[in-house]
Amino acid sequence: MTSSTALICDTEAWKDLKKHVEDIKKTHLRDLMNDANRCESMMLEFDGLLLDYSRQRATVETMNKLLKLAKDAQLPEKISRMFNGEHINSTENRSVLHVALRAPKDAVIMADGKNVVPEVWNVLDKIKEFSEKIRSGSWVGATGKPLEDVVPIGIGGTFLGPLFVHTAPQTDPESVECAKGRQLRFLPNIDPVDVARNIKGLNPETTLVVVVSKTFTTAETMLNARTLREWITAALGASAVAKHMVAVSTNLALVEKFGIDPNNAFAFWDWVGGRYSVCSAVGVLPLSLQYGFSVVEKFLKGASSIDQHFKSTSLEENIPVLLGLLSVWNVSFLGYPARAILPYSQALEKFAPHIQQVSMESNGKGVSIDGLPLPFETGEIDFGEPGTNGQHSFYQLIHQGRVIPCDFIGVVKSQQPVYLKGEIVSNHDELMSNFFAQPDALAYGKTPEQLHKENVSENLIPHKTFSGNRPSLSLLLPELSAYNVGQLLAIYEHRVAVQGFVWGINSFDQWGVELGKVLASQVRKQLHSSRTQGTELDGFNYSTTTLLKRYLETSSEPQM
Ligand SMILES: O=P(O)(O)OC[C@H]1O[C@](O)(CO)[C@@H](O)[C@@H]1O
Repeated sequence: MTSSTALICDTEAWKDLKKHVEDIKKTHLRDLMNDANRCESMMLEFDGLLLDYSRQRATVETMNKLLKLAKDAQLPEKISRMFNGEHINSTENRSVLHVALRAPKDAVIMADGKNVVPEVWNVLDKIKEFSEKIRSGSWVGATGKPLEDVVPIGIGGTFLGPLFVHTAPQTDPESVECAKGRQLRFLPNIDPVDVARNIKGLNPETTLVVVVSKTFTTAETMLNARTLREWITAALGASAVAKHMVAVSTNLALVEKFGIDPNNAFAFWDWVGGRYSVCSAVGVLPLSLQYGFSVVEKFLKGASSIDQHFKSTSLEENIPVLLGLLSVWNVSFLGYPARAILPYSQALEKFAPHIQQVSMESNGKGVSIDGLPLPFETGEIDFGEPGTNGQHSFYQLIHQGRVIPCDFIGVVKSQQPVYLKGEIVSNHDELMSNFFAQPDALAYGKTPEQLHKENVSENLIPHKTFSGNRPSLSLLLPELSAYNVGQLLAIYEHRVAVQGFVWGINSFDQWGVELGKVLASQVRKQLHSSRTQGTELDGFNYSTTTLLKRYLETSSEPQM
């Protein structure tokens, strides 16, 4: 058991795991995988999902030691404190209650002495009503036309989560029907190219802009909001803002100051982190406008199902807990800092970019939650691409170069089945053949002895040898419905929290993004004064000065 200020690496459980690494180094997955009892004990089902973590470089003993580490880290207590609304985001003095966003209407989740679920559902009901007005055409634009196209403006978690959840149903037959005749285009980047790409072919008369920002101060989002306000007012007049712009924010004062009617603003709360906000109006509003609230409600229910599992299931049967502990094992003990997220579904192509932010902005920290410097690395370097695309991109490295633990995510039922006459398998079976084969290729590898038996020429044997022993896990979803997408989201959100709880860091603040913003504002001031008053460059090092000089001398940006 650790005191509140001790570091997890000072615990007996941590030291025991460090010693245990030597035991694991003597094993190879090609042997571990032959132990059916071990493999059976490392497979888990819940609510239609099947998790297989038997290809992790771990034994039953490893798992027991990791569970001991979890207890020493007070993991059960920290999970409870999160669900109980305690201010576990201590540096910002906030609760962490994204689970409340998808709680059933009759649930009770307290924050600062108040049940927050009623206000969550007030917003959800408002979104339902508003999205029905827009989709039915009873709310029309300034020229009386229905608003068929929606442009949410937002960046970071305000963008990546909604984009992931928007991408998955685009090929789901039920959702496709619901979205007929509508477009949803996310605008995150301040790069004017992103604006051009996202308004291309859109008509201000039939477009609704949703300004999404928790703080309503993020520079990129607010300049993009002013850019699209200009796009709308130039075409339709200043009064058109009231019909063509709405907002999602915690900062309703700034929403009103921007010129959006607070009645057309959808609130969320300080106890929702940006990267955990997709189940708030941040994601629910744009997605309900595109697919209808009933589809989005299924997504919320899927997430809520995992929340209950996470909250109430014993650690050894708890999917997010096991995934989080295995991540800590790979990063802190086996020395594998990266992780590849490999969904064998093109509909999940935006899942890895979302989890990259959730994971790396949450756990890329250098001090403990109490501010103590950490003598060990935290956080994972997450990346990923759908299979089979990744196999033609970076799989060479993961098979024969660095060891990168992989998450393989597969779907049993394709959203879009194709089976050509004469083909030996359907297209989905072809995809899934790789989903099932790649983990074993990584685990077993191929030895020189095997290559000799295959009469591979001597000079090629070193090049065709696969060391194997490369860990992965496989998660098999029954299908990719809105409900399953919600399950997947919540599993990975809670997995990230488990890692942070064990490492003893604050996974819910993000002070690391501030310094770059401060320096950028200094450059912004310099660019402004150089362009408007010809001010000499001052206050930058030689390199930045040289770069800025070249930029200013050759730039075609308009001179004010
Ligand atoms: O929603 P806001 O306040 O505009 O913040 C946008 C994004 O910027 C961050 O605060 C930092 O990247 C993210 O956590 C957040 O999702």
